[in-house]
Amino acid sequence: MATRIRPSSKRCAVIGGSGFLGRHLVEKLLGKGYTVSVFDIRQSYELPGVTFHQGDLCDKQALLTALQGVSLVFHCASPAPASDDKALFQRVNIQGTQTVLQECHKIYYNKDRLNSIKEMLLVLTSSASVVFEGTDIKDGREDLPYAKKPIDYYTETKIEQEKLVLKACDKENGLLTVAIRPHGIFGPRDPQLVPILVDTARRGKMKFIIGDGSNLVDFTFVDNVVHGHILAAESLRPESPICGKAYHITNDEPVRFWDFMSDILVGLGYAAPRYHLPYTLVYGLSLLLWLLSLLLRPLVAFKPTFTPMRVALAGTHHFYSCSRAKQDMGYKPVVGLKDGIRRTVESYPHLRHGA
Ligand SMILES: NC(=O)c1ccc[n+]([C@@H]2O[C@H](COP(=O)([O-])OP(=O)(O)OC[C@H]3O[C@@H](n4cnc5c(N)ncnc54)[C@H](O)[C@@H]3O)[C@@H](O)[C@H]2O)c1
Ligand SMILES: CC(C)CCC[C@@H](C)[C@H]1CC[C@H]2C3=C(CC[C@]12C)[C@@]1(C)CC[C@H](O)[C@@](C)(C(=O)O)[C@@H]1CC3
Repeated sequence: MATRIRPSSKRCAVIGGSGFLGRHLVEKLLGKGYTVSVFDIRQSYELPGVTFHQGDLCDKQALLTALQGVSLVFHCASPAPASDDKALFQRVNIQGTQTVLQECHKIYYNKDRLNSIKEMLLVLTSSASVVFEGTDIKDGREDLPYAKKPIDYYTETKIEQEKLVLKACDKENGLLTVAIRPHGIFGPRDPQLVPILVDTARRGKMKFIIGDGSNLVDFTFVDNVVHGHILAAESLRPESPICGKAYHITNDEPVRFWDFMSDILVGLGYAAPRYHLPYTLVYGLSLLLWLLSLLLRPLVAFKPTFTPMRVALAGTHHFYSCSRAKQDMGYKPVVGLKDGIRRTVESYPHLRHGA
């Protein structure tokens, strides 16, 4: 049987702590004097002050062991959005999140209440994409309705996940929850945005701008997302207005999608895209390719670069207001966009042109 550990307000768990955001969060928490229990299906690093628990979110016993002695849980595990595996998204994002909620309750209601926990706090990493349907969003607030036609399985299950977590917030029964909705996270060690962009450029496919290039988008430096999560955790009290609510966390500096891409590409020594293609044409083609990849899946496996989701993200406005986070938890970005881009570019010497 697992040994019981007395809870401390400076002890917390990060589910998905081996990932891009998770690891940045863990490092910041350590710097703030927390000890951290990481729960993840893989272990990607070692750090003093961190205990690793390798396991699947849906494994109740493994999760319960990792959460022992903890009264603050960050849940930022998810399959990669690029995977098109509906069953995997449902299992991890929905079933896995139900397991997290059940285990949080279990710890709170521990029979002998040895833990004497006042409240269990759960901070979920959701996504601003829960309201995105592929059409323009300008200065979107948290009261926008969830997407009725989510653009992919990732978004569909992130919506269900967020609903589950916010609904579970129950002050009487000691479970306090909040959801952070970041958008377009970038920074050192990001496995998606910069690597996919560079790969596309190396294959000669980053010559074109989809649409007229004027669409404004939020890209959020990872330190700001971490800051938003920690502020939320430290503001989460029964009397706080943030209980059971969702919060956009962005850089608060919407930028032209294609200017941001060009800054990263040029910073790494690649040419910026120059030629324009009509948005509807590229979106239509991406839909056709996606359908084709589904039909041919039993025979050949191919993954189109320009998926309908990526094309929609590249050709529409999608930026969000974070005034609710400013008002309720005093949020303010800690790293500006220009500085974030510079730090990101410097962190990828191996992806430079010619490297
Ligand atoms: N990257 C972005 O731009 C972005 C934007 C908005 C929201 N988010 C959200 O932020 C969170 C973190 O994303 P990230 O970019 O760091 O992704 P990531 O892939 O780097 O990290 C996710 C982690 O979850 C772990 N994981 C996956 N399935 C698991 C399972 N069954 N059990 C235990 N662990 C599991 C993975 O091993 C990985 O370490 C996710 O919830 C994602 O939806 C990301
Ligand atoms: C057209 C080109 C091939 C574009 C290449 C860059 C592309 C890989 C990124 C640009 C916007 C990024 C993004 C996500 C993944 C990587 C991009 C498509 C995102 C889908 C990852 C999951 C998040 O939750 C997200 C939906 C969000 O809300 O932040 C991301 C949106 C932006």
